[in-house]
Amino acid sequence: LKNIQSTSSCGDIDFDSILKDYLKNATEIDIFLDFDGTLAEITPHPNNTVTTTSMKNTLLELSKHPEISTTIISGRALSDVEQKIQIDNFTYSGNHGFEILFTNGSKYIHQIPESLSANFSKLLQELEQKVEKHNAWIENKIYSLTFHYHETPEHLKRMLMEQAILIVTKYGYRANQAHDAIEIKPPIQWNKGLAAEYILSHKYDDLWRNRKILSVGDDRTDEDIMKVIKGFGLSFRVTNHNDLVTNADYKIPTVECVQELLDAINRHYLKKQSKCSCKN
Ligand SMILES: O=P(O)(O)OC[C@H]1O[C@H](O[C@H]2O[C@H](CO)[C@@H](O)[C@H](O)[C@H]2O)[C@H](O)[C@@H](O)[C@@H]1O
Repeated sequence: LKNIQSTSSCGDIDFDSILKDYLKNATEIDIFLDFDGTLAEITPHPNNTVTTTSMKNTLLELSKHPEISTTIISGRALSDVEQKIQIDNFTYSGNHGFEILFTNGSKYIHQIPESLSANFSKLLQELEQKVEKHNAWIENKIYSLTFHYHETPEHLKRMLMEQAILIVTKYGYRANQAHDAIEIKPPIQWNKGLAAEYILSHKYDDLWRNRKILSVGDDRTDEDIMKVIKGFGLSFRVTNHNDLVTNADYKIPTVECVQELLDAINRHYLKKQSKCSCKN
């Protein structure tokens, strides 16, 4: 495993040669991209998150190559992440994989048992009553919740976070640490990794394991995809922490580096295209 410990820039990672090597005998690729912290910088409030114009153009270019199938897979609600990207030809998955929208318009919703969904509104209500204070708030995504305390005074964060976790576990839900937030999910065996497997088998049946698959993400929920493709896929974890343990093949430090990687993919396919048209 070539786990490059990158420093402050991505200059020492040669995306072109990594891709040339990985794609040497392949024509097609499936790409899974996380949204927050991967395609867009983390901001104090999720409503203020935007992809830069140049990132948007890079994504648009990706969408034009028929050999590339791209999925945006996010913890946000499906409608939210779709609205943030707004590019046709992409598969979108929201709520950490609980919602999937395929390019042909068909939708998959991973079922949550009645006994758990009955607790959801009680959990939401208690969180709203007890921890929505000091600028902390709950994002209701219908299938999961996020407790945000990015804008809470530093000295109150821990107390509020611990209180929220107690409430979440009381109702039998799972609480996972995120960027100044707690991701709250039903305790069922479903995650971005299983959703990625579902998407790939939906498209290619069992043949998906022979395909070239690339994933990029910045947090623990993205590691589930990296685990699934470990050994035959190509994955990149966006992180500044050199000592972070990851399933990814490479660590890259910034959203700008993600764009460099995606630009390199576009270059790779443009080159292939021009070689083909020269031959014809
Ligand atoms: O899977 P992702 O696309 O990375 O989504 C994860 C969560 O992203 C959002 O929250 C995070 O980003 C916000 C905007 O930068 C930031 O304010 C917050 O602190 C982060 O936790 C989103 O609001 C969540 O619903 C997603 O689950």
